[in-house]
Amino acid sequence: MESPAPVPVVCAIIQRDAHIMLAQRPPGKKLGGMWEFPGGKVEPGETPEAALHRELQEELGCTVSITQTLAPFVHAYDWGRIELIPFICELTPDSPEPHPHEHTALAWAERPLLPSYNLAPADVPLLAALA
Ligand SMILES: Nc1nc2c([nH]c(=O)n2[C@H]2C[C@H](O)[C@@H](COP(=O)(O)OP(=O)(O)OP(=O)(O)O)O2)c(=O)[nH]1
Repeated sequence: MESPAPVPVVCAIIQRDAHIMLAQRPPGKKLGGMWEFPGGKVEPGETPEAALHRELQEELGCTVSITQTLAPFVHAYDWGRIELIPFICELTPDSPEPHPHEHTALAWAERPLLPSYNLAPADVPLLAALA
């Protein structure tokens, strides 16, 4: 039988100075306690860009501009496959400071320290592109 299409998930790699924002997933959810790039599932009929801005408003209360779109790729978890669609972003000059509405914590990680965070497995291949 054909496997279902991967679930599209957008994520924002928000850069500020030499730092990149990571967000910690709450305990008790899938990948609980692991760090990810903020974002989430694209809703039916929504563009990835619109999903990104919506999720960042909901999760962090911030606004960003997209500086680069990275190539989407598929990652298989044991519960299903996601298509991760990563965007490199920066906060807009008038953006409120991001606050974690849904995550346990936010961190501005120095690039060389990114591998030391317990990242969601789908995010690990992005480290090479960010090095
Ligand atoms: N937002 C985001 N999700 C990621 C990343 N890496 C990664 O594997 N994921 C996974 C976690 C979730 O299973 C899914 C995104 O779902 P979501 O953020 O919209 O909602 P959720 O946590 O309630 O998801 P779920 O428990 O229903 O799977 O993609 C990432 O960097 N950012």
